[in-house]
Amino acid sequence: MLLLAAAFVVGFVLLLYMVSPLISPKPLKLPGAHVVVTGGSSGIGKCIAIECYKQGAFITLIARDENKLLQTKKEIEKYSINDKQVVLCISVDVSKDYEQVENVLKQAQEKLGPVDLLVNCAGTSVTGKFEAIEVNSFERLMAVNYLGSVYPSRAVISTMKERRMGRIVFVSSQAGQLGLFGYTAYSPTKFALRGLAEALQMEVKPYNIYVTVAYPPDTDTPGFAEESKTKPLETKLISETSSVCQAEQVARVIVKDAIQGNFNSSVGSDGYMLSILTSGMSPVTSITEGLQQVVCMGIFRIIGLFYLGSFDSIVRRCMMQREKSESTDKTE
Ligand SMILES: NC(=O)C1=CN([C@@H]2O[C@H](COP(=O)(O)OP(=O)(O)OC[C@H]3O[C@@H](n4cnc5c(N)ncnc54)[C@H](OP(=O)(O)O)[C@@H]3O)[C@@H](O)[C@H]2O)C=CC1
Ligand SMILES: CCCCCCCCCCCCCCCC(=O)[C@@H](N)CO
Repeated sequence: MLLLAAAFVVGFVLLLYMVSPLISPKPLKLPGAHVVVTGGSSGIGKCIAIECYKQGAFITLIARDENKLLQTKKEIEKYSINDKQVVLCISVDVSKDYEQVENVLKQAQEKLGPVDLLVNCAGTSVTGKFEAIEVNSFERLMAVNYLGSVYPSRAVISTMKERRMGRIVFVSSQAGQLGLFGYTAYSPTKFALRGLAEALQMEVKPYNIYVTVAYPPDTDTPGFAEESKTKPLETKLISETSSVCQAEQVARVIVKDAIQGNFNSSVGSDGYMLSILTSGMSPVTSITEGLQQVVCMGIFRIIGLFYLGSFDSIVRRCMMQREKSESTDKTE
């Protein structure tokens, strides 16, 4: 009887694997492909551009600061694998004016051909207590992190649909999977990308276009160094739960997942747990992934509750410490 049940389970899993090519896309071929990276002049975006260039892609870098763009172009060109490869730089603010973004992408496509892979990596962060964050920071972060990903994607999607191919990556964050102390302005912009990605993926899958959402942990970049200058102690202590990653490592994982057309892209063991735990109604790209979610979700929720308990106690400890030092200040 037991043997029969085991045989049944094994047969079922085998059957699932047989149909799995139906849901797994064909890998994207990077040699000769046109890859556009917004935020490509620094940090994670720069490393993504280098990773794609090393694999033979043509690159368009998008960011505002022209000097930084040119410097990065030179740095990337060191990794060329053939003499046809090109790195194109475009200086534009991805969050200001849709027409402008559409125009520059049209120019890039005239020069390097239709976009095969768009990586939306331009982004920025502001941390602090809710009441201490300037109201216009909430607006600015939503504009850069969210609309700054909508505009380039909206500008390339029609051509991708016509060609019946393409890949779009949204760089969210672990802070786009759970809300944490200090991230009231930042987290919602990263959660928003997930909603956009899910809706868009359902629309464009019949056109053989695949969407990836990446959820990196804290990563050693110029942007991270800037953020750390004003980060509340609570945010620092909570974030230390997971260690700081190198941008090269994060970029390698994102490029691999984009090539494979995986909807979800995470780094490290807590990244893995968070992605399973928050998989909700997001699409799966392989049977294995679906099975892992079904089997692990409950146990990861239990582990997650312990994490949440420790985060709450960090916040309470910091508050008590602050009140104590304020009252000693007064008595002095
Ligand atoms: N580092 C980290 O710990 C993590 C980062 N992330 C996300 O990854 C992405 C990259 O982060 P990171 O590498 O640290 O960032 P950096 O600050 O190092 O680089 C940001 C890049 O985006 C560009 N950029 C910023 N604003 C705009 C804009 N309005 N229009 C066009 N380009 C813009 C910058 O160039 P310029 O200023 O010249 O325009 C630069 O090239 C961000 O979306 C971030 O939220 C997610 C998780 C962790
Ligand atoms: C089973 C559940 C496991 C839970 C583990 C939770 C770990 C939480 C750590 C969160 C770190 C926040 C990263 C934000 C990075 C970011 O986007 C900014 N640095 C951008 O500059």
